[in-house]
Amino acid sequence: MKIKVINKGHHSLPEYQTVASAGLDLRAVLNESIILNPLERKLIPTGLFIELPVGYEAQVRPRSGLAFKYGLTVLNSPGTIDADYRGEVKVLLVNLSNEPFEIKDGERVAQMVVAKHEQVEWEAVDELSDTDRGAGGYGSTGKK
Ligand SMILES: O=c1ccn([C@H]2C[C@H](O)[C@@H](COP(=O)(O)OP(=O)(O)OP(=O)(O)O)O2)c(=O)[nH]1
Repeated sequence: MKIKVINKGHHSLPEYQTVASAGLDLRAVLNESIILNPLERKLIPTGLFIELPVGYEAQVRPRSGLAFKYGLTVLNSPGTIDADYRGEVKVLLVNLSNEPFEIKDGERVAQMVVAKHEQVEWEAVDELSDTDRGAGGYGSTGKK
């Protein structure tokens, strides 16, 4: 599918890394490197402005490598980009490690997955159908 995009940054448009990748890596657009101290959070600009078709959203998700190696993750993961949003796509990064992390211009800080979604209409009822699970959750199906 095609998505309209304005790229106000100085990096090329995000690309899928392999033919079957789900996520488009998002690069930080920065005039100079910034430091993210332990437990600090910052909104990172991407320079991208997109127009999703109604019925689609984009999810801003962490990159597992950054999370594993440096404790860097997306605080509001998955961030939700609504189809009617016309502002800049930003990444809310948080440093969950004990070490400061330097974010450089062009660094791939997160990935964006475009997905279909529904908008529901509520049907208010007094009862829901019976199931084997019922109200069980939070580990109700086993010891672990
Ligand atoms: O990681 C994110 C999450 C959101 N947004 C943008 C796109 C989204 O459409 C808009 C609003 O996001 P959200 O609905 O999560 O924000 P909110 O806290 O509910 O505020 P609002 O009242 O603006 O909806 O902010 C981003 O750029 N990055």
